[in-house]
Amino acid sequence: MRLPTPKGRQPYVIFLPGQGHQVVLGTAGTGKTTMAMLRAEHLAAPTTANSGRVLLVTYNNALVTYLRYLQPAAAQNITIETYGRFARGYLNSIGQMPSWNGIAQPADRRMWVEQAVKEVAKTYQPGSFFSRDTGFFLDELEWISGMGVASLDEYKEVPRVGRERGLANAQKEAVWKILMVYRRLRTDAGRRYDWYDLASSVHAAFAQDKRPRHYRHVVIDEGQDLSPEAIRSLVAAVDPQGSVTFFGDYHQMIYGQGMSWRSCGLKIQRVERFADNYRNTAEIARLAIAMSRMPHMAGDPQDLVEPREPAAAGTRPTLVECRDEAQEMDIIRAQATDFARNGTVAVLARTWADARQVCEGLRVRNLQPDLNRWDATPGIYCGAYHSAKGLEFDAVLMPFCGVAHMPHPDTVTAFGDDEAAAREGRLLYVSTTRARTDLLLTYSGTVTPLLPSDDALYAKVTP
Ligand SMILES: Nc1ncnc2c1ncn2[C@@H]1O[C@H](COP(=O)(O)OP(=O)(O)OP(=O)(O)O)[C@@H](O)[C@H]1O
Repeated sequence: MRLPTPKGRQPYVIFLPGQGHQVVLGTAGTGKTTMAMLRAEHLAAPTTANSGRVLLVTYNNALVTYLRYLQPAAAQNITIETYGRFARGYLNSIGQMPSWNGIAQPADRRMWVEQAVKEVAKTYQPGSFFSRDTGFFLDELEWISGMGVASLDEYKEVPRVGRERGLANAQKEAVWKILMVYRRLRTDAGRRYDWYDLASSVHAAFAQDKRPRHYRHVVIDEGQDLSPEAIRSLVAAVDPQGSVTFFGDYHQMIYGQGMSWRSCGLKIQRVERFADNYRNTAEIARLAIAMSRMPHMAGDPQDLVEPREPAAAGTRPTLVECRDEAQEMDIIRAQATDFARNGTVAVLARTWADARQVCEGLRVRNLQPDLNRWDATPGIYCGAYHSAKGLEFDAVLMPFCGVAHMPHPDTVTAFGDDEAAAREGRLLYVSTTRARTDLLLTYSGTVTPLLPSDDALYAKVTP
């Protein structure tokens, strides 16, 4: 049995009526993925009232692979896939996806946005706005698409959650022009969509699509990373007599910044909240709780659940101060080899390049999008923080927790100190909470300010 027996209010959520929409918020390790899988199984079971075909959808491929591994053998009528795959498949089924090449890939998108910024800048007096990092413009365009903002007037009106300083109207006008030029460049190159505006097309297409729906129910895991427009499109995708169940944790939002399920117009009866952590030992959870209370992690209290400390005791997270990065890598490699004798261990770094460098010479399973089988036997997984979302391992090893790597300099350049701390703090939170029993962090130089400074949280080691 890969899924535990539900406890407390978990059965209540799993067996909620299969009609109407539900929102379930829970902090890390509270069983959202477990409940999502069991709810999908329940809604698909022929013995359930109003049962029918279920789409269990999430953001990234590695989690899809993990969900498939968790799926009970007897469960039928459940499709598990990423939102991107669902969206592409639907548009293809109605003849609106010319080919895989119809979607602009990130490198092309960046290139066209850079070009668009330059083109629009020429029509203005020289100013610092247009010299902002491309990451800022990419992010703003992603937000516009994710919110389903369809006009400049609407863009000026819609409030933005979480941005420290909003943009002035004149700046929004400039961004809107950049968006228009970007779309023109993209269309000229034969790309009808990018991964962010796919959802609006899906939403619009379903509004016109009068055929019976393929899915009666949708269950969303890691919903905080889906844009409001993606969620709206999923609501439009289900049978009107069916249901959408949204599971999410806004402390773990690492994609689609500044958006909330509340902006997508879901009509729900109540929000269920879960705070009991079943994954981490008390010591790891204590660190996670301290992280969640740091000022840069503050957010809308309506979206956040305060975590509660679990009872299972273990050892404190180890924080190793190293001489240099070479020593960090030596320690991580030795520890990974050691932990992998008896359990699963993940080496997680801020970037893929860092993760690969540290794992050089180790036999690893990469948390890549093409990971097609979940292996729960002892061994080493390797990935970037992002790729570990929703997963769990007996031990997590995190190199490069020094200030030179966290927050990542590119994020600081694109968004400034405060917003970079918020974004990178959530990434660090996602990564640390993947550890069931052992967590080891290394740094050289100065430790990142995104980790709590309370010494009592760590076993500190200087090799
Ligand atoms: N009722 C339960 N009894 C025992 N263990 C449980 C229970 N519910 C969940 N768990 C275990 O807790 C761990 C975390 O569960 P799960 O991955 O579903 O949490 P989550 O809320 O999705 O976490 P995250 O948001 O951090 O990814 C898993 O190992 C799961 O098997």
